[in-house]
Amino acid sequence: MATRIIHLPKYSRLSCLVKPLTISARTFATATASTNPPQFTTLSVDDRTGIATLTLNRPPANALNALFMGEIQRSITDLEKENCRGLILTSSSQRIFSAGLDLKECYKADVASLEGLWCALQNLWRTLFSTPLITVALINGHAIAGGCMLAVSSEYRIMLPNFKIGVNETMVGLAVPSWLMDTYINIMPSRRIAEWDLTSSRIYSSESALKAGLVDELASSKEEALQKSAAFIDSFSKRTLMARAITKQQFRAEILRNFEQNRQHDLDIYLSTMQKPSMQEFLGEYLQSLDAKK
Ligand SMILES: CC/C=C\C/C=C\CCCC/C=C/C(=O)SCCNC(=O)CCNC(=O)[C@H](O)C(C)(C)COP(=O)(O)OP(=O)(O)OC[C@H]1O[C@@H](n2cnc3c(N)ncnc32)[C@H](O)[C@@H]1OP(=O)(O)O
Repeated sequence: MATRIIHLPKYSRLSCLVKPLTISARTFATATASTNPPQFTTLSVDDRTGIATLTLNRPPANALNALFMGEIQRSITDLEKENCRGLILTSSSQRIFSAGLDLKECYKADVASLEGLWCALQNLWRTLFSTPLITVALINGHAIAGGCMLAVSSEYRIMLPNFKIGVNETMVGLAVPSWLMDTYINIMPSRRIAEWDLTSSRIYSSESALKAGLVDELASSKEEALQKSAAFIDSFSKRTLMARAITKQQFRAEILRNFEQNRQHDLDIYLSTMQKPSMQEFLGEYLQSLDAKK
């Protein structure tokens, strides 16, 4: 798929003006550092409004592998440099926004591949969570685990009806990483409900997610959701963009600092968990259960 970036001289470059957060000295490995053209995403920018739409397109489930996550991350950093104002993240599928990490790539994988996958997930989360762009997740399908992570890292969530959303890690005997926990708490109206959800692997329907405050609005069609997404981005005037971006950054700075301090530990936990024979056995059974639905 071709990427189309249109230059938007009307808007000031937020990335130049917002002071970058300190990044730890160590460069974390990623298998995604590539200049290849995008394979799994399409990016369009409306030069009239300054709004970009990044569409996830890795059938069948938009499962997140290292290459795909690298593409999403690079698109966001490119948009920051291209004088863009807001970003809508959505899916080309009519059923699945994202099913989270590509579990097929976690199964019987070597350590280097597991490390590449996890570092790509960390890098993508960090970029999306900290971007000065105004971010909206247009959730037009199921958003599970890493898929929900993309939604809660954005600033605003608009969901279509009759889908599922949530973080299901503890169900499979895994702890939710602290950065994902903090991101979830950051958007939920109550810390108590957030704790309850994440400890019990609660998966919401679109309708119950709206009631709980996990999503902000429902829309009956993708077209309506696009209109609502643009309205959210437009609700911030051009004049206030810089102050807005700095305020957003201040709100998120502590979570980002904690992440940087724990980044290696977080990776170590993932690697040791995924290499346990019991975890691999479970993953094999879990993947079979997905196939058995057919
Ligand atoms: C198990 C957890 C392992 C490690 C986590 C480690 C640490 C926690 C850190 C937290 C960070 C994030 C972690 C993750 O994201 S783990 C991923 C967890 N995701 C899931 O459990 C979702 C599983 N999928 C589903 O529940 C359903 O597929 C879904 C999304 C509700 C859609 O349902 P449906 O419309 O009926 O579609 P199918 O189930 O038929 O799926 C279509 C197609 O997609 C394949 N698929 C689905 N999910 C994944 C996946 N996560 N990875 C790879 N492939 C996936 C499925 O097998 C089908 O493929 P096919 O070729 O058979 O068509």
